[in-house]
Amino acid sequence: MSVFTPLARPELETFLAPYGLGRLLDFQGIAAGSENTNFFISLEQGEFVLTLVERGPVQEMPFFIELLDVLHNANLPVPYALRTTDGIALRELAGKPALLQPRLAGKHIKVANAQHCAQVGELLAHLHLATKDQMIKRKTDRGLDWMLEEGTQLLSHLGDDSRQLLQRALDEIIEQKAKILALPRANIHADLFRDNAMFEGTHLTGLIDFYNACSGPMLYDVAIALNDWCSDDDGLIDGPRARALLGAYAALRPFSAAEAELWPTLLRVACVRFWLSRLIAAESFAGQDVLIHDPMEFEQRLAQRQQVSTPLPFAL
Ligand SMILES: Nc1ncnc2c1ncn2[C@@H]1O[C@H](COP(=O)(O)OP(=O)(O)OP(=O)(O)O)[C@@H](O)[C@H]1O
Ligand SMILES: N[C@@H](CCO)C(=O)O
Repeated sequence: MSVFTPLARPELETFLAPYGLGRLLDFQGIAAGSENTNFFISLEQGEFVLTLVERGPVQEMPFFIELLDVLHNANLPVPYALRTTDGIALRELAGKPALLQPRLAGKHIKVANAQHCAQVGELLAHLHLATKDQMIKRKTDRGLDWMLEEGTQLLSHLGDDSRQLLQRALDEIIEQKAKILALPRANIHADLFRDNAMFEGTHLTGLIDFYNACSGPMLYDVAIALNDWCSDDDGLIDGPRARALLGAYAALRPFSAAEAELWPTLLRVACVRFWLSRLIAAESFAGQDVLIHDPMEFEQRLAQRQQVSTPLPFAL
């Protein structure tokens, strides 16, 4: 399980006291998740999630706190950093940046249908609309330059077919980089997979895990979400689910001509991003009790996205 930093009750009690939310009733490490340490925390005044941030620079934490405040104030269903009675949001526990957030209702779904996908498209559009005119700048640490650098290093670890597939994708990134960076931008979640959304029945109750959020092309966020929510077991795009997600998104934020043109490229770039991060995680956590997602899943999706038959809905 992915509790990188175990905690004992006394240190938790000391940490939680300044929030003024009552006594600690119970706490439990969360096995799901592959990047940060999370605990469910029961206090007298409610249910919370404590996150110890294990990855990325500490100086980036104010960005996440500010972004979640903006989204929460725009009435979007997201967690946000609770303040201590002295007004402090970002704290430290066991040497790691630590945040206490409300626990959102709902569960992750494993099998998505068109109704789920439409709600994801709608919420993603709301997230972009809430930030595009007042974007908070943050350069992702897993952007195009990262893909080119890490991808080039990993080429020699791959078999012939995989290496050719990756090389072709890296060449495309070099060719299209300027155009991709010129696409319309906002704050993007950048990791909107099924395990970062909560549902009660078919109702979307929240988005979590904004630790990959950044400023970037909105279309890239759509491509990341679609690759997870709308892929079948063979990695092919499922037409009805994809049209539901894209249609609901475009009803709120219509796509531009430049976005329609770059859509197949962005779907491939979004595959490269997660193929590489999963390959790196599989190598660095091999043999450890850490959740590792299968890199092959994104290699297969990248192979399937060489031809894209689900165009972006775009009215001339
Ligand atoms: N605010 C919240 N409300 C309810 N559950 C939460 C909340 N935050 C986290 N969780 C639970 O903790 C799990 C792990 O959280 P999260 O996805 O943030 O971890 P992570 O290590 O960053 O994961 P990932 O592998 O997606 O990067 C989630 O799948 C969810 O079940
Ligand atoms: N959602 C990512 C893990 C966290 O970034 C993946 O499935 O590889």
